[in-house]
Amino acid sequence: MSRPSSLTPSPDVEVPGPHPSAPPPGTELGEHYDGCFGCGEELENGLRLRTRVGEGVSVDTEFVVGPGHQGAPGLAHGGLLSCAFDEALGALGYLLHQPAVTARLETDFKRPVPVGSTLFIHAWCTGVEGRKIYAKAVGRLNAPDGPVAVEAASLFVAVGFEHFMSNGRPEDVRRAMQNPDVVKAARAFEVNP
Ligand SMILES: CCCCC/C=C\C/C=C\C/C=C\C/C=C\CCCC(=O)SCCNC(=O)CCNC(=O)[C@H](O)C(C)(C)COP(=O)(O)OP(=O)(O)OC[C@H]1O[C@@H](n2cnc3c(N)ncnc32)[C@H](O)[C@@H]1OP(=O)(O)O
Repeated sequence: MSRPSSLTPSPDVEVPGPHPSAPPPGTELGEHYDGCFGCGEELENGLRLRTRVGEGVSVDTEFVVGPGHQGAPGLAHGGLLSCAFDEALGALGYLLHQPAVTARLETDFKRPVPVGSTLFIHAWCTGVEGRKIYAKAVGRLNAPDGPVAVEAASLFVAVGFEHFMSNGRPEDVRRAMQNPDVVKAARAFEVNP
């Protein structure tokens, strides 16, 4: 089936503000699931990304690039950089109080990202049209105002919590739902897991 490929919403699209119960700017979001490759705090060689709420519907995510993240010697793997952006962009769903999944993700690699550097990712929502959530992100090297290394644009599609419950491998879903932090993440969206 062919799909529209644009990652830019219509010009007259609504750019939403944060949901009234969204956490305030400066809040650290923490992991949304301990098995998440992007944010799981204890996951060996996971990206262990840390995300803070920004102004409006935006977040700031830090990716400390380690030796386990290499593609070429001493350089970050592009797919893992895309993963970091997916995670940062996905976290915007917290501020909209809307579970959503990545439908399209486009990443532009502008500069190499060496091991030992920190990528400062700023992601923001550019519009919501029905279930479609558009967002962009920029990643800067070693400082929030450092040189731009990576840019990304994405389309997330809003889903109900049952998307995760019915599509995930049952044993992982069962285990996740025994974790109070996951239940808390689900409740943060005001849904009944
Ligand atoms: C139980 C334990 C749970 C633990 C989790 C706890 C909390 C979780 C909650 C939040 C997580 C918080 C932070 C998240 C941080 C990072 C997350 C990383 C995110 C991911 O890593 S997530 C994995 C990768 N992701 C997928 O696994 C998606 C697979 N996929 C599908 O599941 C379907 O494909 C879906 C649902 C996308 C759509 O399916 P669907 O049937 O519901 O809807 P439909 O197809 O009608 O699309 C509706 C409108 O979107 C347009 N549209 C759709 N796809 C498009 C495309 N590719 N390009 C352009 N437009 C597209 C259509 O054209 C239509 O547009 P229009 O309305 O204008 O007609």
